[in-house]
Amino acid sequence: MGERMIGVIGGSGVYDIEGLEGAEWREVRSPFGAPSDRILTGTLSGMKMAFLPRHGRGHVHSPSSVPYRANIDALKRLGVTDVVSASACGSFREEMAPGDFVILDQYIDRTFAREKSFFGPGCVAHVSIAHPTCPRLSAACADAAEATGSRVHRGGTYLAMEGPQFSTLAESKLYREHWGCDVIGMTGMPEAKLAREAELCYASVAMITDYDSWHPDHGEVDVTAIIATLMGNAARAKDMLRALPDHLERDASPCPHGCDRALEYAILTAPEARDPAMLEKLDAVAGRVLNKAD
Ligand SMILES: CSC[C@H]1O[C@H](OP(=O)(O)O)[C@H](O)[C@@H]1O
Ligand SMILES: Nc1ncnc2[nH]cnc12
Repeated sequence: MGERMIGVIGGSGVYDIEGLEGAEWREVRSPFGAPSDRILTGTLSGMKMAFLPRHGRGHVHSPSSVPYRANIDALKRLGVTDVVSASACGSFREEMAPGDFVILDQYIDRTFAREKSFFGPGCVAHVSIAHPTCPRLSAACADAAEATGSRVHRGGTYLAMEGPQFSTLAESKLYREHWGCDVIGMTGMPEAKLAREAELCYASVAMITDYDSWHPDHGEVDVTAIIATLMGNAARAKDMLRALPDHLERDASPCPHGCDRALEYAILTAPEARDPAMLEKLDAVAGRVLNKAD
């Protein structure tokens, strides 16, 4: 059994984590392109961590230009077993207020201008994402966030929009009243899909900054107000990360939900029909299954 290593993808407002022992910003190369930034590795509260700011330090990537595949591939290459994603989001529910954390368990993916799979011509695979997040890792995040003073909602549906503009009022009402969504953001997909393809446990901590545009008492989404809330959320996200190792086993035992075996029966392309160049790119993401004797 290997050692657990937590990969943290920090969203808007979360560009580093303090207190890592042996901290080092490392350049990790990926066949899927350059990741958003270097990756900060070290040990936090006794557990190995690898932190990657999703938009890069200085916030250089828009939600559409984030290199989602390179980011997940690079974390996998470093030996990450579990990915915790932190994201700012708007709320569709009165009771899910700015400052609250929602531990997501469902998504509706409305993004359209992003690469969504590691697989394709020459190596076709279909993984299940009926349950896109890992219940074990999600529960640990919820417990750690509560233990460090955040108000937590366990479960919620995230509408992933392309952005970068916020929603129209009609869209906001559609997602809230008819599609049953709880929160909205611009980066949760395809990140969650790619983590599943890479056989990584994935949990998403959606940190509410605003009520999107549906709320009659709050009006339009205002980025200045968002940033003010974001700062407090980011500080509590870092508190949660410091507490997280207390809620997880050090050893990376097999995931009871099968996240670490998602590719077991997913690859459809016959071994003799697989494209060698494609297989080379998939060495980290799918090496476990591709290197098995057939
Ligand atoms: C700062 S408001 C819009 C921006 O914030 C969120 O980013 P992230 O999910 O990386 O925290 C949202 O998805 C938008 O990209
Ligand atoms: N209302 C909102 N819509 C989309 N992304 C967001 N990120 C933070 N607030 C958001």
